[in-house]
Amino acid sequence: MKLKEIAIGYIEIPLVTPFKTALRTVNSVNDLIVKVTAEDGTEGYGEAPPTAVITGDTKESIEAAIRYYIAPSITGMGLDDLPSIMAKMEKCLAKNTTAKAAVDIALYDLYAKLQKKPLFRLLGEKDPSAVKTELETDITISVNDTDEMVRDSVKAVGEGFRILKVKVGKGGEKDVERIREIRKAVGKDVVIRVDANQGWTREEAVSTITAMEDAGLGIELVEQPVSYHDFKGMQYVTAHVQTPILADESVFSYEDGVRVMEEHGADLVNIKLMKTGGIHEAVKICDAADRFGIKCMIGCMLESKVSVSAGVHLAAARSCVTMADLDGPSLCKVDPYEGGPVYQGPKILLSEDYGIGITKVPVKFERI
Ligand SMILES: C[C@H](N)C(=O)N[C@H](CCC(=O)O)C(=O)O
Ligand SMILES: [Mg+2]
Repeated sequence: MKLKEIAIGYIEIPLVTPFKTALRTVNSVNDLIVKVTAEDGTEGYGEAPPTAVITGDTKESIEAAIRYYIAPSITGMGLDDLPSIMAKMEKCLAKNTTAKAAVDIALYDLYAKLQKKPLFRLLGEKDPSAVKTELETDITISVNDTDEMVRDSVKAVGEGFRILKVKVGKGGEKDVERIREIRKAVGKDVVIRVDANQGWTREEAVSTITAMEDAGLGIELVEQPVSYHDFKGMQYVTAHVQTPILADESVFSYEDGVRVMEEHGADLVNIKLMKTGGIHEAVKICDAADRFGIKCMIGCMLESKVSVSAGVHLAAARSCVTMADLDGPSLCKVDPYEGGPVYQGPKILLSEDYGIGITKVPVKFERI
């Protein structure tokens, strides 16, 4: 069975509240959607969020990468040999991980549908006993004034969330105050993970995290304390604090992941499909994590349910994935799609529907 055609379209979904990190503020999801179609008419879907400040990928660059490089390279290839398609896509242009991820996800969705299997069963075939059918996601608390962050945290806990991913990286001392007040308001049983999105220097990171430790704030982990290219800084922070450090922006590829694991650039790794260029490379990082005995998070950018569903399937399939930051759909005001994993507050329930499970995507597609 051959890949007959690739089509693209756009979706815009407003957010419940503005999403604010040390790197950016966004009010809506504005993503490109990819549809791939097999010769027999079976379709697969993928999604590409333009997260220029992290991946370097813009709406324009994603569309150009798919239209002028990826689609002409892979259309017409045999769908029974996914690794060959992925190798061709990898070779047709460097970087552009978001465009590659959207096409990779759509192809895995299509492939699993043709195999008549849910994607998580397919990805979990090496160790079916480790496969999960339910996950728990955290929810992001945007970085704002302390009072607003406390209100957002209390609201999230009231909605049933038990794990908060609190955005910081906007002034070390202020960040300690933010976490202190949130901890006071939500009590000791709520898990608090902190994401600095590269907002600290290495010295600031160590003094800020140490102050949180000394104040007994019970932080589960700190994500990406320093700049993505400051590998020595990541090693320094990891070596000088007790709290586990999670590498996010420092790990895009398999090679990045192995370097962090081998050279102790962090204790944990956040795998995101938009950084790896899709599932095929993410699986390799999971294999490395199994070898090194490192635990991973599957995270997402600010994305909606198409691509986040692919992250859910991967998280469900692999035992090294013990943490899910897959809250994109929870941050959106509406769910415009039909099908896919079911979100019930923090719970994500997988079904036996084929592929990633998305059945309806309300987008006007243009065949390219
Ligand atoms: C949405 C998710 N919870 C998240 O916080 N992801 C960010 C990057 C998101 C973005 O800027 O689109 C992260 O983990 O750094
Ligand atoms: Mg992060």
